[in-house]
Amino acid sequence: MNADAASGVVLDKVAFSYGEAEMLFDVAVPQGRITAIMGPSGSGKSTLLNLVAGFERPSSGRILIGGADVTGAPPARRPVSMVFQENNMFAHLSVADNVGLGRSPALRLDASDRAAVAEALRRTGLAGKDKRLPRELSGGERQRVALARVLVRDRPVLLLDEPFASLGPALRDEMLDLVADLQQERGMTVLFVTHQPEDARRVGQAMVFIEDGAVSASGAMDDFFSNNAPEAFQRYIGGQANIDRSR
Ligand SMILES: Nc1ncnc2c1ncn2[C@@H]1O[C@H](COP(=O)(O)OP(=O)(O)OP(=O)(O)O)[C@@H](O)[C@H]1O
Repeated sequence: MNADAASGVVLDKVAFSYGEAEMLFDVAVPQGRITAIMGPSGSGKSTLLNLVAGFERPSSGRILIGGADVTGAPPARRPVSMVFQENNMFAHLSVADNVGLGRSPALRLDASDRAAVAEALRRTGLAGKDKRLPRELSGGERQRVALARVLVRDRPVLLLDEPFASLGPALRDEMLDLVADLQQERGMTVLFVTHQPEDARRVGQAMVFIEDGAVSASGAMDDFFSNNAPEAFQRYIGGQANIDRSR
C-alpha cells in the first residue's frame, strides 16, 4: 500500500451482512483524489459508502480514515460528508439554513459561520437564492445546496452516492466539473458512486470496481480505460458499445 492510499480511506477486511450473503471489502482509496466506485446493481456500492460514513457497522475488520481507526466512531465523529441522490434538504428550511446546518446542527450561527455560508453559496452558483425553499429550486440547484453544505462542513472526505443520476447530461457534466473544482481547491478525498463510465472517467483518477459484495478490481482510472482493463470491468461495460477508450 503506498503512502497516499494509507492516508486516504482504508477498508481493512471489512465484513458486513444484511442477513443474506456476506460482503467483504478490502481496499485502500487514495488520499486527495477522486475515486469512482462502480459495479452492477446490488453489488454493494452504497453499502461501502455507508460503512465509511458510519451508518452501518462492520461485523469484523477496521475502517481507517487518514490513518485513524474510526471503526467504532459514530457518523458525526467521522471526518466525512455525504451527498445522496435525493433528499439532501429539509423542506421547511431556506437554502441558507440548509447550508448552515453543515456548520451547526442547531443553526446557532455566528458572523463567521454566516460568512462561510454566503461564500459557499457564491462558490456553488447559488448567490441570491439563499432565502428560497427547496421546492423553489431545480434538481440541479438542490444538489448545489448539498455541495455548499459540504463546503461549510469542511471535512476531508466526501462521499457521493450517485448525486447527479437524475440530472440531464449537460447539467450532470456541469455538476461533475464543479465537484472536480471543489475537490482540487480543498484537496478532499472523494468516493463517488456512479453507473456511468463516462462520468467516472471525466472526474476520477482512480477506480474501485465491486461485484457480489467484494472489490474485484481497483487501480488508476487510465488503466480501466486501456486495452489492459481488468477483465471484470471489461465484462461489465462490454454491453455499453459507446465507451471511447482513446484519450
Ligand atoms: N437496508 C437494507 N436491508 C437489507 N438489505 C439491503 C439493505 N440495503 C441494501 N441491501 C442489500 O444489500 C446488497 C447491496 O446493496 P447496495 O445498495 O449496497 O448495492 P448498490 O451496489 O449500491 O446497488 P445500486 O447500484 O442498485 O444502487 C443488495 O443485495 C441489497 O438488496
